Amino acid sequence: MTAKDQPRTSAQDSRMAPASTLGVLATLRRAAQVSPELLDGLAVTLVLAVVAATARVLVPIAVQQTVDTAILAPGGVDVSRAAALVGIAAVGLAVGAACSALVNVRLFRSSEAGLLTLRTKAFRHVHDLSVLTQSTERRGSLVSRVTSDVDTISMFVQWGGIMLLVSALQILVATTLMAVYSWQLTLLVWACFLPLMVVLPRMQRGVNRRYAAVRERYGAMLGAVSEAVVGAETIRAYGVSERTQRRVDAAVAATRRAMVRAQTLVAVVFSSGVLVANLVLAVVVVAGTWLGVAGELTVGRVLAFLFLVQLFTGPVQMATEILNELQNAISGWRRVLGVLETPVDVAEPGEDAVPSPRGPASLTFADVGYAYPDGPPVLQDVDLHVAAGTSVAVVGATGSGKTTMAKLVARFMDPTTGAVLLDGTDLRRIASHDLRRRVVLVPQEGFLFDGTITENIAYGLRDDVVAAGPSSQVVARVEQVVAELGLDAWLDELPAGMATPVGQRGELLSAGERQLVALARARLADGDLLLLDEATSAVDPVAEVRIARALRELARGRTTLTIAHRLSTAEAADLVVVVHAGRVVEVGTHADLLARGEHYAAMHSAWVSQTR
Ligand SMILES: Nc1ncnc2c1ncn2[C@@H]1O[C@H](COP(=O)(O)OP(=O)(O)OP(=O)(O)O)[C@@H](O)[C@H]1O
Repeated sequence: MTAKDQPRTSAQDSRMAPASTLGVLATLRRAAQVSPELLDGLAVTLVLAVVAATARVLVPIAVQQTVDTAILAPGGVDVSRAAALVGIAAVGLAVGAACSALVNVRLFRSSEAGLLTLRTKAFRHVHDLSVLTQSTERRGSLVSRVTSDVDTISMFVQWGGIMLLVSALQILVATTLMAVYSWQLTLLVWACFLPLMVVLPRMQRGVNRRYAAVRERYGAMLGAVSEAVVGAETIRAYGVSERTQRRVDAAVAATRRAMVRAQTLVAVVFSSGVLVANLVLAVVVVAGTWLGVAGELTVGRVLAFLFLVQLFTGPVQMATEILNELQNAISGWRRVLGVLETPVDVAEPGEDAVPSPRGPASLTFADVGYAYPDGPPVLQDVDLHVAAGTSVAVVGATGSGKTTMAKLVARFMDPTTGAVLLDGTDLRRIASHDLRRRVVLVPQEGFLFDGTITENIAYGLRDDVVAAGPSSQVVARVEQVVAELGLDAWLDELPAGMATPVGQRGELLSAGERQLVALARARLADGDLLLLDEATSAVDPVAEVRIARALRELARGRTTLTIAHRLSTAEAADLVVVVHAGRVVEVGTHADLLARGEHYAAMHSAWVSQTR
């Protein structure tokens, strides 16, 4: 996604208040900006909803008219008038029902379209966030924002939003008609409901707080469960199943507690509504009969009033539920909008972009310093120039900053000070699609997707290349790189060759085989600068030979920066860079550095004494 495509909610627009601080209306307004489809055809839907609500009022009017002017007509029962009135009411109800159905269909369409946009935008944005932001933010929480939070919104937009308006309208129409029939009874109804209307908003705020807690616990639970599933092997290997189970249990129990607290209050609110509604009905029956006997109210009006009370109490009760859903939706929206406005910290260059044509790549670290957010500096004053075509091995103790250097070159994040340059151009000025084409990173454990070996290698091709050609071309290119890296023999040994499924995360393959797939994928990506994080996992000698040959083939003619965990890699490199506590302390050939007798020489002799 380019900077231009960013949703307007991005926090790069500093004039905008963060979503978490927005009021209800402002949140709804911003939500409508992000998913304008929600408003599609809303005017027509509203008109239909008004027609449906008004049609419902026809019933009490018809009842009153039928009883007072047809059944109790002064000259005896007027059957034809009664039939006509019933007919009118029936037509009104049919029209109302048809309008209701249309309202539902229309709302469903527009809300699904709006939610699709919201989900897509949120998902894309999660992808645009730097690797750093993604690991800091709990991944489970990000997942729940794109899934369950959007679901809470859908409950409201598919039904609640319009029902809130229709309910308000129904209360208004019912009150007006009740007042026309009997102002005394109308006052009584309102007198019963007013206390509820005062108390409800307070209870509602309590419900909101409790639901906010539910959402939070739910996100934490997803995080705990997915961590336990992803880390299942480690958990089993270390025999810490019980400890992990306890953590998951605690997260599940916390979610249950929060849910029960929220639902208890909802039940209290709902029951109060039912109680008051029944109370009102009883009061109307008693007072209506009394007024009727006193001759102040006709039988038809008392009956109509009972219907109207139903029309009144229904929406009042429903409004509580809908307000509840509204609050859920608002907190869901705030969280999803919050994702959308998390700034993309590795920004696209936009108009300042400098083209980075393919060709031999040179790499420069110019006075680079880096600190992870809220952390101490992990790289300081790094100056390094790697000429095009050179193979560089970066060595150093664990935690010295080697991987951080590679991440800066892949532009997973930008340096805190100084600049990293590709062919003399600051990476910040190279568009990400250019950079991805030129710089290819092979991590220690490349991520394999659930699919065949061919499919996994084909991830090395850019989307536009895959989309442009037929799949037979993609397969042909995959087969070609496999042959170039000398992997045919390995694939012949596999049960289904290239079509062998790798399983989730590649778990059906051995560690060495996963590396081979990752190398073939990198070869297909065909970058100019290769960043290799050398795998530390031990593999069998045959695989070792295959990997070494594939690596040699892969690196041929390219600039390579290898985070070397084996000093044999450093021996074979053109240039060795020694990193110590975040600083580059030595640069030279293996022979030079050995002769110098300092850091590298010490590491080397320690390594030799251990391995030879
Ligand atoms: N995502 C992160 N957030 C905060 N600190 C980090 C993060 N990644 C690494 N660090 C810290 O930065 C320092 C350098 O880490 P780095 O991964 O670059 O070291 P390394 O030399 O590659 O180590 P190794 O050889 O063990 O892979 C370490 O102190 C590490 O704790």
